[in-house]
Amino acid sequence: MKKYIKKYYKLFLLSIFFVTLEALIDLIQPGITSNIIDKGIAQNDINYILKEGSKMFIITVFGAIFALTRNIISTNVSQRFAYDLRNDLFTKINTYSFKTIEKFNKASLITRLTNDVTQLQNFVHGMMRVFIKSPILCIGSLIMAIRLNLKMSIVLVVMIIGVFIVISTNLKIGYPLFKKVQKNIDNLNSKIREYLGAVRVVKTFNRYEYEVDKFEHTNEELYNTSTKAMRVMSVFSPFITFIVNMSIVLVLYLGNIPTFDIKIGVIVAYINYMTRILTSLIMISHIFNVFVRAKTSYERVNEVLKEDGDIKENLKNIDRIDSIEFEDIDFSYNKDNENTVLKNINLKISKGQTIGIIGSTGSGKTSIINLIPKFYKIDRGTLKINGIDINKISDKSLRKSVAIVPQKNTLFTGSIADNIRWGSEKATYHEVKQCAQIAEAEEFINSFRDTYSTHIGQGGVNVSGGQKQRISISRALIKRPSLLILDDATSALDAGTEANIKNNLSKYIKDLTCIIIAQRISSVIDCDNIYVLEEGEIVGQGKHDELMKSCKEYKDIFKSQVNRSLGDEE
Ligand SMILES: Nc1ncnc2c1ncn2[C@@H]1O[C@H](COP(=O)(O)OP(=O)(O)OP(=O)(O)O)[C@@H](O)[C@H]1O
Repeated sequence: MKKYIKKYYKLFLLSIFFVTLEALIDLIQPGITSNIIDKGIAQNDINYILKEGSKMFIITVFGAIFALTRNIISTNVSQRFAYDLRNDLFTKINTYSFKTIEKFNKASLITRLTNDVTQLQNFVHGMMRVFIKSPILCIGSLIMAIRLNLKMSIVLVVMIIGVFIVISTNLKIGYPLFKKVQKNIDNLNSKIREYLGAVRVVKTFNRYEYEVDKFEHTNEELYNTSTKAMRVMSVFSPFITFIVNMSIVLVLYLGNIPTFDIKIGVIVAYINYMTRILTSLIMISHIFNVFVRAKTSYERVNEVLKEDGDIKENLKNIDRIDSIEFEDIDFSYNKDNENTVLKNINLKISKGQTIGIIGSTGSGKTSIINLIPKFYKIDRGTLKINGIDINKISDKSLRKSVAIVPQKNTLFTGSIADNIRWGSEKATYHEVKQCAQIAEAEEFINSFRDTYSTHIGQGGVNVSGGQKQRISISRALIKRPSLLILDDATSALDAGTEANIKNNLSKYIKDLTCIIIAQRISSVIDCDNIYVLEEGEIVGQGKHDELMKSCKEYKDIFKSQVNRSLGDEE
């Protein structure tokens, strides 16, 4: 936050300067009223009334000018502050590892970037308006009232103590409640995100009502906590009004007692000051409400800003990935969790090789390849790229050299050409076409009326699973990576198309190293080396023929797939 203070403190102070002038003008007015009553009206001095009246008018005009100037500055500063903060948070989130994003939860990050920033923006705006004006007005009115009549000040002291107790209780009760409200907003966002992401599944399973119920439940929780918080907070304002009104009654009563010797104009001014104290105290209690929310938001935003990013300085850049070496690697997603996903992994891949990784579902295949672009940190062991410890290589250069076609591929809204070019903005139309040819995508793209300009709906809704996979492969190829990772990326393709793609690949990129993760043995059968994974451990490695002799698990997978295909034929 220091950064923003440094950037905006001059404008902030200027706004405070104008708001102080505004408050001073408010403070002068009851004094003038008192003089008009006691000196002008009481003595029937019309000149005095006109003179003081004009003074009051000029002061009011100046007050309006100060208020307008302050308003322009405060709106400008708070908007710019929120703009900067949102940008900084987004940039920071971009540096996060997957693990950190998972730790925060995506929905919570969205709430922090939107709702929490708005709370802080409201607070900053308020600071430059009422937050400073109210205390000045409150203390100033107090001083002016004491100056008018010292004896009656005892009423003010009692009033201030009472109000202070109410405000501090308000703060104590409100803070945990607003924290809960923010958490419930996170949950609601999370539910919406999940629903929208799985809308097809929900509709296929006819689980619409179940999802609506789930949403209603979360929505109700938010409703309940917000209402409770608002209700609790709203109890305090009438209390403050009550205390101040009782004090005004007391002033009127004391004004009637001869020993206090108070003129009517002074009583009017005194009550005027007390009303100002009342308004400013109500504003102060409102400030505390905003402060309580802003404090929660500040902590949540700060957590995001303080979290260590992934990008480290002074790391080595590499031009390409030639060799990969896993040495005794252990890995788990959650450090507190005993569940080690990868155990003692030793694996070696040389330049230009095609490596297969096969194993049952959940055996850790994706987890292995997630370590290569440094998506997650390794718990134990060393991962070397070109003989250099991966921790000493810059993320950017590493990720530039590798292209991954993930199991769950994502297409963006836009044309097919845009989607392929997403892998390399500067790619020419010819390159886009060439990559589509290699990925065996050109035929189906040409069958569309608009060919490469065909519009893809959000998430690739209007293309089939196999077409989506081939567009994703084209997108990866256009990067011209030195390492290509296909994570179950051809599962929706027939064996012939898959074989053609593999043939085309080696012609397109010289010395391309390729890792193929697959469930089907036919996808990895020709690989230079195949690793067999079982419950996070490598239980066999070698070429297909070697594994058929040496690895029971591989043989079992082979047999089950052969039996299945024979069964299919029958
Ligand atoms: N982001 C994550 N957070 C926590 N655990 C995870 C995460 N991703 C995977 N896991 C766990 O790690 C283990 C290995 O998962 P992984 O995705 O690597 O398996 P896989 O062999 O690729 O499976 P599949 O063939 O089904 O894709 C599983 O037990 C899974 O539950």
